[in-house]
Amino acid sequence: MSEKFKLLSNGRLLALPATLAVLDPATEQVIAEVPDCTAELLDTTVRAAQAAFAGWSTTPLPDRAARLQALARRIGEHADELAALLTREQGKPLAMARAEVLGCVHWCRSFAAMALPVAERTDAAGIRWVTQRVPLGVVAAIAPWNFPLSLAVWKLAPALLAGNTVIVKPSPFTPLATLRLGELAADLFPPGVLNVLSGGDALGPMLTAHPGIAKVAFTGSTATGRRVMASAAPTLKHLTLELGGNDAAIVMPDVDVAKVARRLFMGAFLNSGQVCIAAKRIFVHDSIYAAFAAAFVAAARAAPMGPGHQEGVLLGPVQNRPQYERVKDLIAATRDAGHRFLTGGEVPEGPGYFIPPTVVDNPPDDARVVVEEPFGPIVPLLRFSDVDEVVRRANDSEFGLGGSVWSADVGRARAIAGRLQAGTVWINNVHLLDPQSPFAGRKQSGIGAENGIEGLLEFTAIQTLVG
Ligand SMILES: NC(=O)c1ccc[n+]([C@@H]2O[C@H](COP(=O)([O-])OP(=O)(O)OC[C@H]3O[C@@H](n4cnc5c(N)ncnc54)[C@H](O)[C@@H]3O)[C@@H](O)[C@H]2O)c1
Ligand SMILES: O=S(=O)(O)c1ccc(CO)cc1
Repeated sequence: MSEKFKLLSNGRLLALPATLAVLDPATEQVIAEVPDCTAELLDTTVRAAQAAFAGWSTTPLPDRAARLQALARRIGEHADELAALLTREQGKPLAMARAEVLGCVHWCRSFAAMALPVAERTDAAGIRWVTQRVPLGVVAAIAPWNFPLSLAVWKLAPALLAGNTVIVKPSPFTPLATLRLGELAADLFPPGVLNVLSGGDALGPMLTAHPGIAKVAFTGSTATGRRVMASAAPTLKHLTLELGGNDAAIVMPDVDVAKVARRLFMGAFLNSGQVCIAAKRIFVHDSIYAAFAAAFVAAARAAPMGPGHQEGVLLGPVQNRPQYERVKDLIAATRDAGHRFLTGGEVPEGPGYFIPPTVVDNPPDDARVVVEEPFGPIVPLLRFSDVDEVVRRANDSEFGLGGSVWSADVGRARAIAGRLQAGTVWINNVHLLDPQSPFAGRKQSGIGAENGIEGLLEFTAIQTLVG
């Protein structure tokens, strides 16, 4: 019998007659049933969150911060349990699931230490002008399946601190750890302040179209982001969109080749490539291309793949069947186009959505594997010979999420980094994110920012008091 989970609505933990099955991507077996939220329950929950807004938005900020600190403690006390759930539903190795959970603790604590700015001045006529930040109302926090818990916490923590009430909607593929978070948080907030609703494909559109929602904080694909924006338009909802990416990594000729190849292997294949800021186009200088490719392929062949709970595993399965089919199709298209695999390219029979790390040897810039965001364990290595050329090619993408530059000459690397059309560019690093610094996509990678004071302010409106 699979385990049954409850959702959190208006302070109550509810099981519903209609449920959705959740699979373990390593086995394709059903591991749990979760409630399939109805339009009626969504409506009831939105109304409860609107009613709770009056009390929560006027609760002093230090008291709201204290509740967030309590949530951080509660998550930390249940870190092992939450990590085990994440591994079962998402597929990622247990150590990485644990890092995700501990990241949630850190994010809650960091937001709890932030304050909302107030600007005050008196003009020549003696009139006082005060500009303050006020909460918006009910926030819909919509998360994807790659980092289900952290990308929910990135939204709920700043939203709650700013005085909003929140409805979290996890992906139907990975609702378990988030529903458990709801259970753990149920007694920490007044009823209606924090709600967690699971449901099928209909729930997201119902939430973004609901007139009672003041803001949508969304992480997911660019295609869905466009639909979310359209659905928010009739009621002019505030919006943050964190969308897809196709990050370039630029490897200059003066690097320690073996070291950078190992780092970029994880940069590309962490979470089996299902990271929006994964290195997805690795540009390597012509003079070191052969040595880099050999070291990169050696790292790929040495990486243990298997179920996330198995000791020593570095690469888990792809998270769900549609994504597995998309990546397999991209591998087939890459082969059919005549591009060469340096390793991988063969997908074993299931059960489980396992795809060995696949490295493509210098395909042309218009190859699908270069242009599209694979969001799976396949990456192209691309030769370059000139800095202006590589900057142009790196920027030749509809996406603008992240990127990285690798060089022994940090000054030169920073100068190249500044020329990349991306929201975050790492120098001799990759994947480093911090709650104190904004994370924002450019071009088709998103609108607005998460994290940092900029991310916090996205959960507020500006109010100027005059006189
Ligand atoms: N920029 C970032 O911060 C970031 C982080 C992680 C993932 N991503 C992107 O997310 C994608 C993979 O995640 P995914 O497949 O879960 O994305 P997705 O867009 O399919 O789904 C994301 C969430 O939106 C919900 N949803 C789906 N259709 C909706 C609609 N019409 N209205 C409202 N909600 C809807 C889903 O149920 C899920 O909860 C990749 O493109 C990846 O790059 C971006
Ligand atoms: O790159 S993302 O997929 O947005 C992402 C989000 C969170 C974390 C940390 O848990 C890592 C990557």
